[in-house]
Amino acid sequence: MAFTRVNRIVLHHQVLGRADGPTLVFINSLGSDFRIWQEVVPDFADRFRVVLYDKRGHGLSDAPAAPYTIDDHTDDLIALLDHLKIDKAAFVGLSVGGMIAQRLAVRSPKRVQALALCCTAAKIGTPDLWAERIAGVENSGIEPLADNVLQRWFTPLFRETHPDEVAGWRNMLVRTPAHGYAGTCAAIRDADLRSDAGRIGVPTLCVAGDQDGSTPADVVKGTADLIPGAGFALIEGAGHIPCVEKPSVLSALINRHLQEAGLV
Ligand SMILES: O=C(O)CC1=CCC(=O)O1
Repeated sequence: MAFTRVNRIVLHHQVLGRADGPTLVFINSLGSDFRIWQEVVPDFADRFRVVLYDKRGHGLSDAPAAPYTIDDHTDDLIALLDHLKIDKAAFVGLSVGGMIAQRLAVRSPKRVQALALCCTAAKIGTPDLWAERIAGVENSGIEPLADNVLQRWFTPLFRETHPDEVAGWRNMLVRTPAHGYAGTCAAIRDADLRSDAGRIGVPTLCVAGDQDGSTPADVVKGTADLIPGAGFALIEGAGHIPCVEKPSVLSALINRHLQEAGLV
């Protein structure tokens, strides 16, 4: 793993896998760090150079003062790619990570070879919902929200059968800096990428979890319908974080998409 200062903040990242392969970049969701991809990465590292990073406000990256915008997050990703001398890559974005990927595809189309947009949309939630979440976090931190968030992240079956894993992922969530979390909530609150969607010109697959309480399948499908030629896949028995709950199913979908896009 490595730390690099870009845009006046330190970003935590890791590059692994096949150094001479095509590049695959994973972008995280709200309240998570790049450990959530650990079950998925081995399915790609034999053929791809894999890049993982913690976006600002999360994980071991710096958490500058809130609020942030999706363009702040996109600027950070572009600066990290510049630093790593990556001129083009495929991107897998989860939730707000998928919003960052959508924005990148419009701002820097030459850099994007393919997109896998997981449990995400061009617009997530409502301004009121995010304002309430931000106020809660500013007043009382993440802890009081955590159990509700976990109900959206994971299905009842997973929570019942994997209590220790769920407790560990809960630790990751509540240890996110409160202002980093709130800063990214503001980015989601202010982002409406629906007018960008029609300008995405790369092979795109949108993936939904059938029990996702944050970006329900119909919302993900609605975004797929806005992106020219985008495919849509539904994972059964998955909540909002399929890379943890259904990693091999998610990997298979992404692998097939990248093959169809001609990357491997
Ligand atoms: O916290 C949630 O509800 C899940 C979520 C929404 C956007 C994101 O990145 O995660």
